[in-house]
Amino acid sequence: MNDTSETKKPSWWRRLSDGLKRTSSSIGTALAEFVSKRKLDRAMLEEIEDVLLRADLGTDVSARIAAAVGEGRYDKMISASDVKAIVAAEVEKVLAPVAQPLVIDGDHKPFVILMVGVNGSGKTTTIGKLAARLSGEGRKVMMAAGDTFRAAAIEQLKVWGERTGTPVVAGAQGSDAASLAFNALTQAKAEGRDVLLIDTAGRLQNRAELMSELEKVVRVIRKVDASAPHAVLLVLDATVGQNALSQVEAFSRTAGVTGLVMTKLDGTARGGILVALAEKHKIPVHFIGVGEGVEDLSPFTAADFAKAIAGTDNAS
Ligand SMILES: Nc1nc2c(ncn2[C@@H]2O[C@H](COP(=O)(O)OP(=O)(O)OP(=O)(O)O)[C@@H](O)[C@H]2O)c(=O)[nH]1
Repeated sequence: MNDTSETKKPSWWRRLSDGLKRTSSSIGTALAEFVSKRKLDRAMLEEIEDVLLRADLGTDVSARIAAAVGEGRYDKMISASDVKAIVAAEVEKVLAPVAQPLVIDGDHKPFVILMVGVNGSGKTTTIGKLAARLSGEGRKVMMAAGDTFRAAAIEQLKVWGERTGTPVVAGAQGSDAASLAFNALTQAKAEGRDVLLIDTAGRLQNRAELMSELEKVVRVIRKVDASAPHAVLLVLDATVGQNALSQVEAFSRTAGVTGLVMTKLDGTARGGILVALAEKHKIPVHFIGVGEGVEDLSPFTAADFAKAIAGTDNAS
């Protein structure tokens, strides 16, 4: 009869809230040190703002939340859970416009997804997780090991291919990424694949070279399908903090990013970076990674993320 017991809660909520625990508990612990110990005043609002800044929510959002907490509450006692509820509500407002599912329309066969991002962002792992998700939805998926620079990336993708039963088009290390993408798209088309996921190199050492390689990949796949790529997903590692903002700028300029995936939110106490990013760039966020397992890539939803980061319980 106990439908609301912990065990009955959806496991995705558990994964999300566990994944964001480092951020939510650092906010919660910091708030508990001063909130509810005295009446609310300007100094307390500044302290609240600082706590949020330390979680990387960004100056604008942090100031807005502090102002919302202050509204009508001066000289009154306030609890940490009151503050958390306001954090969740304000964060949800920022995230709601960017929380958009990745729509794979049937008009393109295959629907070509170019995956971009710097080395180590979790790009290859995310492609594997996406392949698992999309084929689990009944789509015929193919992957292209377009990070031809690193043998390990090619091998890693092949492992994901075996794990998910998805064919991987790969060349030798050092082979031309654009021609590999061309071949993969030609093959995916011939085989009637629904989705082609293309991995790309992410060397940051030479940004100009990296960006021109990306442009070349796009140019070449357009020879097979003039409308491709149909999505360009930028994979961002949450643990790099503010650096994520400049990565969005760089990749948006050259690769025409259409959506974001943020990984490793479980590895940082500063998961608020996603909120700062939503506020600043307003690019759709499709998925978030909260762990290394295949099921740890979840579609991004504003209300759940907001509650998980604020450390309030999930009412649903
Ligand atoms: N904790 C955690 N680890 C993750 C997540 N996503 C990816 N990783 C790990 O991050 C590491 C780097 O991931 P890769 O997929 O190799 O990164 P990449 O961007 O493809 O890097 P290169 O292959 O070097 O280009 C791996 O050990 C992954 O298991 C996540 O959401 N949470």
